[in-house]
Amino acid sequence: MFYICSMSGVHVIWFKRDLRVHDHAALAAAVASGAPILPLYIFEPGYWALPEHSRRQFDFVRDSLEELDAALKARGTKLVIRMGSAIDVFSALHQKHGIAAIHAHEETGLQWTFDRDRAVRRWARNAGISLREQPQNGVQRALQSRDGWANQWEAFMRRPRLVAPEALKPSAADSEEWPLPQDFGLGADDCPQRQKGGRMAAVDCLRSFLESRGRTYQKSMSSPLTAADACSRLSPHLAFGTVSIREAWQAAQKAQHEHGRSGDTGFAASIGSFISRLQWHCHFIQKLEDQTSIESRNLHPGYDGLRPEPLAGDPRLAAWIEGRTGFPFLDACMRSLRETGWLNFRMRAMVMGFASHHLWLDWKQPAEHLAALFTDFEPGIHYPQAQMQSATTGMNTPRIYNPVKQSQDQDPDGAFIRRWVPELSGLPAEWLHAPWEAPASVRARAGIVLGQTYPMRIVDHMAAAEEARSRIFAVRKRAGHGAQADALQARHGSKRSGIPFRGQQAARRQAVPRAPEPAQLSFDLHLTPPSQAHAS
Ligand SMILES: Cc1cc2nc3c(=O)[nH]c(=O)nc-3n(C[C@H](O)[C@H](O)[C@H](O)COP(=O)(O)OP(=O)(O)OC[C@H]3O[C@@H](n4cnc5c(N)ncnc54)[C@H](O)[C@@H]3O)c2cc1C
Repeated sequence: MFYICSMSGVHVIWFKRDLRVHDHAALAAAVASGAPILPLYIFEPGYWALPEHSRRQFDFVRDSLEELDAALKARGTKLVIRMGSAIDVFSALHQKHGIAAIHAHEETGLQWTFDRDRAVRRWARNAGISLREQPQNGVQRALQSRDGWANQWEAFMRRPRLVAPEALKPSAADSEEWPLPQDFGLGADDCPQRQKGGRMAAVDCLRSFLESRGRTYQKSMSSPLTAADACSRLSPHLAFGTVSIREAWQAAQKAQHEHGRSGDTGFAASIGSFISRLQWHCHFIQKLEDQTSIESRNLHPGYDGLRPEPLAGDPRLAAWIEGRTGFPFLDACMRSLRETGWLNFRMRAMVMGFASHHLWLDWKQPAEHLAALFTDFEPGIHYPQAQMQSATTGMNTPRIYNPVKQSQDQDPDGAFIRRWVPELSGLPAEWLHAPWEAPASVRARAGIVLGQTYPMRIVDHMAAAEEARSRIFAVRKRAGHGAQADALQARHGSKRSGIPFRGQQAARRQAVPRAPEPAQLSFDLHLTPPSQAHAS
C-alpha cells in the first residue's frame, strides 16, 4: 500500500457519540502515542436513513461538531469531516495518510451501529491497523454477570476525569465540506424550541441545574408544566457526549455535598434523585449492550404476536403522532414534543403506553416515531423503556397510565393543554381533561364541535385499558412465563446489579450527602465561564 505520510502513520480519533475534548479516553490515548492525530467525524448516509434518526438530532450534532472543531482548532488541529460509509472513509484515509491506529469509544447503539463497528473491526484487523475501543461510561462490554454491577459503575464514576489535552499534533488531512441535512434527505423539522447542542450549552445546563433549577426537581419532575425547567435537560448532551456522564456525576456529588452542608437538605435530596438517574442511564443502556435484539423483538417471548403491527397509514397511529387522539393532555404532550424535541419521563411513559395499551399497537413503530421526535434519542434507554412501558419485558409490573387522570393530576388548571391545544382554550378547566363529558351547551359556548374543531376521543380509554390489562395478565399466567421472567431478571434486572432503591427511596437515601473525595472537590465545572467552555 502507498502512503504519503511516513509508515509510522497517523492516529485517528473516531468521534461518534462523544463530541467533546474533556474526559475523552480515546483522545487521551491518541495523544499519548505522540503521533500526529486525525480527529474524524463521519456523516454516514446509512445511519441518518434509519427511522429513529431525524433532522433535530442532526442539527444538535452539527452544533456540537462546530464547537468541537473550535476546541480542536484552539489546540492546533481541526475536525476532519467525511461523508460516506465508515469502511470507505477509513480505506481512503488509510491510502492517503497511513493510519497506524484508530481510537474510539465503545458505542451501544442500534443493530446498525453494532454491525458497522463489527465491520470496521474486521477491516482494521485485515489492514493491520490497531483499533482501540474504550468504555465511555459505566456500561461494560461482554459483561458476564450483573452481580456487583452498581459497585463497578460507581468505581468508574469516581475515577479522576481526563483533562482535555492542551495541544494536539496535527496530521496533514483536510476536512471535506460539511454536509447539509438535505444531503441525507432530512427535510425541514418543525422543532423551533430544540435544545442547542455543543459543550457550552451542556455546561450551562449542568451548572444551572445544580446551582438553582434543580432545587424542586423531585416534586416538579412529573408535570410537563414544571419539569421542563426543573429537570436537568442534560439528556441530549449525555446522548451525544458533549459532557461525560462522569463529569455530570462528579459535579452532582459536589453540589449535593455543598447543598447538604449549607442546610438545604431539600436541594441535596433532589440532587440525590438526579444521581440515581445517572445510574439508571447506564443500567438501561447495559440491557441493550447485552442483548441487541431488545431494539426489535419482545424481551419476553411470551408476548410475541400479542399485538398487531400497525398497517402503513393506520389512522390511529397517525392521530397519536400528530396529537389528534381526542385526549387533550396526551395531544398536548405529542404536540409539545414535536416543537421542543423533549418530554419529561412520566409523559414519555404515558404516550408510549397509550399507543401500546389503549390503541393496542405493537410497540416497535410507535417507538421509532418517538425516537425521531426526541433530540436526545439514546437507543439503550429508549428501547428498553419502550418495552417496559408496553409490558413486554415480563419482569416489570405492568403500569397503564390513565390519560385523563394524568391530566387532572399533572395539569389541574389546564395551562399545558391550553398552550398546546389552543382550539380547546375556551373550555373551563373542569371540562378540559375530558371534553366529551362536557355538557353540549358548555362546548357550544367554547366554540367546540367534537369531530370538527377537535377530534372525538379515538378510544374509550377505560374499556381499552381494562381489555389490555386482561390480555397482558393472561400471558403472565401462562405456564413458563415466570421462569422466563426470572431468567430475564437475573440477566438484566436491577436487583442483581445492586441497585436496591428506586425513586423517592433512593433519593431519600442519597440525600445524606457523603463528603466527595479530593478529586471531586477540585472539580470546578461551575467556575468555567461559558465563553471559555466554548473555546476549550
Ligand atoms: C418510552 C420512553 C423513552 C425514553 N427514551 C429516552 C431516550 O431516547 N433518551 C434518553 O436520554 N432518555 C429517554 N427516556 C428516559 C427519560 O424520560 C429521559 O432521560 C429524561 O426525560 C430526559 O430529561 P432530563 O435529561 O432532564 O432528565 P433528568 O431527570 O434530569 O435525568 C438526568 C439523566 O438521567 C437519565 N435518566 C433519567 N431518567 C431515566 C430513566 N427513567 N431511565 C434511564 N435513564 C434516565 C438520562 O440520561 C437523563 O438525562 C425515555 C423514557 C421513556 C418512558
